[in-house]
Amino acid sequence: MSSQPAQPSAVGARELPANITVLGSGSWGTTFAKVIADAAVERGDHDLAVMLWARRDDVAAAINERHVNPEYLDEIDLPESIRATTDLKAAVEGAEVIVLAVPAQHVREQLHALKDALGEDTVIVSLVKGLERGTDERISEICASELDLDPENFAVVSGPNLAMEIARREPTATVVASASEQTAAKIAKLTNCSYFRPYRNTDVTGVEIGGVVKNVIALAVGLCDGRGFGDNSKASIITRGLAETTRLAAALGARQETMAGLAGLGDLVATCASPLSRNRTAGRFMGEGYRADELSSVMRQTAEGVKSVSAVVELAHRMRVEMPISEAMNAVVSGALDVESLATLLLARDLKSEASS
Ligand SMILES: NC(=O)c1ccc[n+]([C@@H]2O[C@H](COP(=O)([O-])OP(=O)(O)OC[C@H]3O[C@@H](n4cnc5c(N)ncnc54)[C@H](O)[C@@H]3O)[C@@H](O)[C@H]2O)c1
Ligand SMILES: O=P(O)(O)OC[C@H](O)CO
Repeated sequence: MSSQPAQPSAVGARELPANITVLGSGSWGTTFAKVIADAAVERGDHDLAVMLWARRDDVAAAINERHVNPEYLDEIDLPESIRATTDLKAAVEGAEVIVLAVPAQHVREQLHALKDALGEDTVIVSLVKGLERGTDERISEICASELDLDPENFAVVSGPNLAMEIARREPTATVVASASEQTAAKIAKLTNCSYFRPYRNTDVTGVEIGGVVKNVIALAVGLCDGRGFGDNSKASIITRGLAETTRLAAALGARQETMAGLAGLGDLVATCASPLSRNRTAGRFMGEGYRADELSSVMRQTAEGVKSVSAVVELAHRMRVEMPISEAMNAVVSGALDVESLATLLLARDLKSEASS
């Protein structure tokens, strides 16, 4: 037996990364930073630093000075180990893990701005549940095209994860998916704490598609609320919504069982059931008569389904997949269909066997 001390591993003496940056200090970005900070404390890691990039000076100042984010997470005390800055380059300098928590339509410009500061082995983690309009690309595809990122250095975290519930430490599970089992395991360990349980998966496409399309289906469920329809209508939309999500995911090469898991059915149920959901709320406002371009007057936060629905439908056309609920929602969002006509259109197609789709 050798008496030599164990050599540090290739990633250094630490098993897990110590420098994490979260881009976007909205509800989920701030909450996810808190999850990482709480997880570090629970495993006795007191050296881990979490940097939050904020767009606004007042948000960064509130996080640094008062350890709160009153704009997005009122009443929640943040760990003091979370620091914030509005300087993007400084935020990503030396980061081993960069977490994307900005709306999907702004991911590419963010990546473009940080490209030169990125380390060779930096892992990018997406929390984003949207498709880019114009290209119909998922965030993993944008990372590959914009950063030439090795897919093994990409992970997506998605599941029934309403930010406010997690910020209040209410228990939830999620999925961390990466083409690399090792990367998924690393991000799972980094985020695992007493109230947040990540499951690993290698089906990146399935996990991304589940998160994107559930937002569109939640708009439709919200419309039912706005029109005064009850639970039969909503359960029908949720169930048929899962069927069309699964068709699209399968056409893109994802695994069907991913859609039956936390990032598919789990997230769909949470979003469609919760009054906290911005997508369901956006749908309710539209059901009450607001146009999509009027939503910003009644809602401050991102409802990704409104922004992504046209890209979902374009992608479905390209893949020759039938998505009648998404089609109907796209027509409402674009103003081509009024909500009074929607009820019949949402579920109206040629009669067929349930098993055939
Ligand atoms: N809130 C949740 O419960 C939740 C849970 C899981 C996933 N998500 C997903 O996470 C992503 C972020 O959501 P969120 O809830 O944190 O959104 P949010 O609306 O609360 O915050 C968005 C953040 O992005 C920033 N931002 C807005 N426009 C920007 C731009 N042009 N450039 C750069 N930054 C910009 C805002 O300043 C803010 O910090 C979305 O894709 C959402 O679907 C949200
Ligand atoms: O508030 P929503 O509708 O953006 O949904 C938040 C999360 O995605 C739920 O998992």
